[in-house]
Amino acid sequence: MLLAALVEGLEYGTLQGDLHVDISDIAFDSREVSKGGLFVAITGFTVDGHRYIEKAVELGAAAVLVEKDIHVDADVTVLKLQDTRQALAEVAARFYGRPSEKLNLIGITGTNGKTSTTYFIKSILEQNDRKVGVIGTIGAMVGNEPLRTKSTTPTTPESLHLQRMFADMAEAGVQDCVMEVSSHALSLHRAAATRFKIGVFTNLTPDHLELHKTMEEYFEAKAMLFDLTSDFNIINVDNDFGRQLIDKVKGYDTKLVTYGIEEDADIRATDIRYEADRTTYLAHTPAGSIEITVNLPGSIYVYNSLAAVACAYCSGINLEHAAAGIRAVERIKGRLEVVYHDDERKIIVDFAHTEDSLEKALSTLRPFTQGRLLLVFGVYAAPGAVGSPKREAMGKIAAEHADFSIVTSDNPKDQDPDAIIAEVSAAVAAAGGAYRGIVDRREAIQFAIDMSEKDDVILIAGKGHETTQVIGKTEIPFNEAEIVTEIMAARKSNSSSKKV
Ligand SMILES: CC(=O)N[C@H]1[C@@H](OP(=O)(O)OP(=O)(O)OC[C@H]2O[C@@H](n3ccc(=O)[nH]c3=O)[C@H](O)[C@@H]2O)O[C@H](CO)[C@@H](O)[C@@H]1O[C@H](C)C(=O)N[C@@H](C)C(=O)N[C@H](CCC(=O)O)C(=O)O
Repeated sequence: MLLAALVEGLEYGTLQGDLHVDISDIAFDSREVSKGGLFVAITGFTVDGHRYIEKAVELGAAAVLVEKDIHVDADVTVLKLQDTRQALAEVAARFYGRPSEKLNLIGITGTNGKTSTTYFIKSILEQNDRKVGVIGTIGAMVGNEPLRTKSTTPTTPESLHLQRMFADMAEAGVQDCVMEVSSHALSLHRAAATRFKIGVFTNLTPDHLELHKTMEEYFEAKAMLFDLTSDFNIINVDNDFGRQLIDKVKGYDTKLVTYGIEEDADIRATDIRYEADRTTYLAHTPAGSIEITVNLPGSIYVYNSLAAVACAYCSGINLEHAAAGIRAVERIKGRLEVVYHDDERKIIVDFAHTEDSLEKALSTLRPFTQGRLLLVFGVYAAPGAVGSPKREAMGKIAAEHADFSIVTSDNPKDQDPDAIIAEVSAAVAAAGGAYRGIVDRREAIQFAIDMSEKDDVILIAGKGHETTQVIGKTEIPFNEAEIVTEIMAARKSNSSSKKV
């Protein structure tokens, strides 16, 4: 495709060369440049992509997009734009033929609930014999098959990868794509040049303040999704920021559909019955009412499945199929997932890593815990001054909602794990909680299991579906479901060899 067509209508200055260059591929990482490709230099958080232009040219780049005044000592075209991350999204969308417009794309944003909402919607659409793609924390897939394009980010891919994934999906005959859209992605323009048919807002509670600085900034980042939607905006009316978003989008052309339990909503849950391992409720929609069974406990999953009912309603899917789709989701990896259960104890792994989600997970488990509620948790490294308030808040929640906390490492990255644990432990103690600090997360899990007695429930919070732990710059394998299985197997073999 000609460079001229890729950049047509964008605001740019030509530093050198001309626009009649045929572009064979696009890369934002110099190591992935191929002959005749376009290299987009990004000013990163850790390094400056402009430093790698020479490398990209060596590998055969025919043109380069920059956001700084740079002379390249080679026969390549160099264009300067205001923001190359934003430009990358636009040129990638053009290069792949605007693939998001070939899909019914549903984007889900919010602090918590993105993954489970995605899975409920996927299941509903599949009940309707649709071919569905998914992009999010648990990976990018068509049906249950992983996509060939890999992402470098945990949840929402960089725009180039995202557009390539949409193109792969369209080529594979995918009709609907359900995607988690993080605030990181929105503020870094990863989802720019993408058209979402439906946008969903689950909730907003404190998180990621290392990037967004204030809750208002965090909210504005999330709200960007609703500038990209064409047909429906589905918003949780029970969340304070949800109501703020409703006011913001009221004037938009897109149809607004609200959902909730407490406030009056277009899609509303009543008659909720909580059980230890599932929840039932009546969902009321303008198309009628239906009983919903969710195979997960707690109000979080009422909200997340209700958002999926709202999506089904907006997609013209009948309510029986919506109910069947939600019922068909038996478990979601790392979401209140019971990884071990016997007559003595229950061990649950959950992704809860924010104040709000930790409190909700513990409150959900409390009514169904006959013994003690034991919590294993840590607070992940967040650069700058925002680390401490989060550590304090998480410690306080642990003290208030768990009977005993084992404070351990999450992803300490390059921060001192002992220092994080000391701060969190001090907060647990200050709020009157009983605790023990154990740096090694596996040992912490072992300790919780060893101290557990009949009818205790152990919640291992923070990492959920993740299969690694980041300590320093090293990512080590860390699969909590497997670790629990290994510990329990070792205990069984120890106790049977003692009997012999
Ligand atoms: C904080 C953040 O968002 N970082 C993302 C950002 O990294 P960065 O700006 O630090 O990149 P960098 O390493 O400084 O490199 C700058 C540029 O130089 C290029 N480069 C670098 C080296 C080289 O040899 N050649 C070269 O060209 C890089 O490809 C890049 O284009 O841009 C990179 C390229 O797109 C991303 O991979 C990276 O995601 C990192 C891995 C990450 O962990 N991001 C997390 C925080 C994130 O985005 N998470 C959200 C979910 C949040 C949630 O809700 O929980 C997500 O949507 O995934």
